[in-house]
Amino acid sequence: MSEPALVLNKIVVAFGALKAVDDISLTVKGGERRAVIGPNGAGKTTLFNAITGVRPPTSGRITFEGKEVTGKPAQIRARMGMSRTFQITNLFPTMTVDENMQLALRGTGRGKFSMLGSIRLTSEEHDRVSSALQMSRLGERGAVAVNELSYGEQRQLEMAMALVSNPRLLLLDEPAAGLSPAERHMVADIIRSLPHDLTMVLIEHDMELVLNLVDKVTCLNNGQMLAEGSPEDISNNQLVQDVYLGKARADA
Ligand SMILES: Nc1ncnc2c1ncn2[C@@H]1O[C@H](COP(=O)(O)OP(=O)(O)OP(=O)(O)O)[C@@H](O)[C@H]1O
Repeated sequence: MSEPALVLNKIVVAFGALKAVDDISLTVKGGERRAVIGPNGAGKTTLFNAITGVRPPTSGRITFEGKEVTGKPAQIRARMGMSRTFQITNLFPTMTVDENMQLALRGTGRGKFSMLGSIRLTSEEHDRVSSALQMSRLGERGAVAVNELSYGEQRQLEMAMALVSNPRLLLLDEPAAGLSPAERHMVADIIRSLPHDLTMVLIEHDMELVLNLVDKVTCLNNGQMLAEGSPEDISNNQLVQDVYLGKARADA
């Protein structure tokens, strides 16, 4: 598995005079797990939005499995095999886990997204839902209403909803944000046990969390690439330590 899954070539995202993402190029190989880290305001979310199609870049080129996706809307990217975590605000709180999964499946699949009537799943779709729930450790929670899940379980459900389309590239946006230490541990465990041929790009604020989870780390600062390398290289990198320590001092 060495063919590039995702290539970003000179990506710039500007808001007026501010370049939130400033000339970022990176290549993620098939099956690789990549973390994009950086302090507040580094440009992580903006880069994530460019990759997922929420906000196309001002300039630069994005290719997925050799096909250009730069200006393509998020739904087209999803059909091509890219999937992202939905925010909790996209969950339907009074519906069950299973019902939310069915809507996610129909939202990303070829069938029409429909709130009318019950959704009858094919046996293949049923298997996909149960496999995504198992992978996200929610296998026993299908009949529970979302508003009865813990916050951590809701984050797990976001992940299950992103997995149900059988993606080849999974994009995770701060999957452990706001979680307790035990819940973070669980999310890290889930990510670690996802299939190894699934390419993953994980945007994360917390450097510690990603270091044991990924093959390679890209560190952004002020929209620019500060460093790229193995988790070990990154944790020993003086520039990276300086921006994180500098941020910690500024917050103190
Ligand atoms: N819609 C927008 N309009 C104007 N400026 C924006 C917009 N979105 C982000 N920015 C600015 O772009 C820069 C990068 O923001 P971004 O949210 O991508 O950083 P981040 O690394 O995700 O930070 P955090 O860890 O705090 O989420 C910041 O200076 C931010 O204020």
